[in-house]
Amino acid sequence: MSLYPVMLDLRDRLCLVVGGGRVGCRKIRGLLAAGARVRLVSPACSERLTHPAFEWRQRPYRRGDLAGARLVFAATDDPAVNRAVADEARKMGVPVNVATGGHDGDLLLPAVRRRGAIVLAVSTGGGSPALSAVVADRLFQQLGPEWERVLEIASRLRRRSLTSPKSAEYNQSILRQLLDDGLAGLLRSGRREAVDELLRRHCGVDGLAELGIDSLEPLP
Ligand SMILES: C[C@@]1(CC(=O)O)c2cc3[nH]c(cc4nc(cc5[nH]c(cc(n2)[C@H]1CCC(=O)O)[C@@](C)(CC(=O)O)[C@@H]5CCC(=O)O)C(CC(=O)O)=C4CCC(=O)O)c(CCC(=O)O)c3CC(=O)O
Ligand SMILES: NC(=O)C1=CN([C@@H]2O[C@H](COP(=O)(O)OP(=O)(O)OC[C@H]3O[C@@H](n4cnc5c(N)ncnc54)[C@H](O)[C@@H]3O)[C@@H](O)[C@H]2O)C=CC1
Repeated sequence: MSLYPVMLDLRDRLCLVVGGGRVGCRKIRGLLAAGARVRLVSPACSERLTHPAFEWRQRPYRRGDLAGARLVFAATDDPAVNRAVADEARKMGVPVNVATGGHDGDLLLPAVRRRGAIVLAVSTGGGSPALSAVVADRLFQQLGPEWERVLEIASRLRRRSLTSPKSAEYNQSILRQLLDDGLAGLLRSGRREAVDELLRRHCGVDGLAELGIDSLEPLP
């Protein structure tokens, strides 16, 4: 299956989760981490979730529950209920994820790992969710805490309009040079002077201070 990946901005958007078992609760945690408002409809909830943006209607799903929702998750253990939720979503034109798989839903969730604003998302298109998680864990190991600093430098270089907005490729090639010359490793070991030297060599910037980065705090 060839899926189309996107990154959704769900801040303050109402998302409905039907079914509050292990799977529904995982979906809820992911949604809250993305700043969404979450409504759970479920007789039971297997985690103690307390969050100002979370609300629980403690009862079974009934038609009409989707009113106002921008995104819906059918996560009960009853495929017929999940299908009914998907059915209502389709009629309302709201995208729906169906945890019991099959072709009832519009979207599948990837395995997600976050390093600051860097989001790693891995999907096997429903083939093996467990493999998605394993691949995500392996890739995440390559993405140590120093990559938050790499991103900070990259975004500051970009904001300085080092190159004209049209030369995205030029920006990329500068980043590749910095990384090929070991930027991430130097940041990991806190070697500020060597980083400054790289920035001078590749970017014509007089070090981190010129980018407004005054100190390199020790990494966790
Ligand atoms: C289609 C999809 C629909 C959807 O979006 O929910 C779906 C469906 C199903 N999952 C099942 C089983 C498991 N799912 C997981 C874990 C995850 N499942 C996720 C996504 C997806 N799961 C979508 C496809 C994504 C893809 O293929 O890439 C992850 C990536 C994201 C998330 O859910 O947040 C999350 C990783 C969490 C992480 O990041 O670590 C584990 C492992 C575990 O729980 O530890 C198991 C047990 C092991 C196994 O079966 O592999 C079953 C069988 C149920 C049964 O047999 O009863 C179905 C139903 C079916 O396939 O028919
Ligand atoms: N997509 C995924 O990542 C995974 C999907 N699954 C599938 O997802 C299903 C759910 O898995 P779990 O959360 O582990 O099951 P679970 O049994 O822990 O939770 C099911 C939840 O649905 C609620 N529920 C039942 N009937 C309902 C109704 N009519 N209206 C509203 N809520 C209702 C229950 O109260 C319970 O909270 C499984 O049956 C399995 O097929 C399983 C593992 C991973």
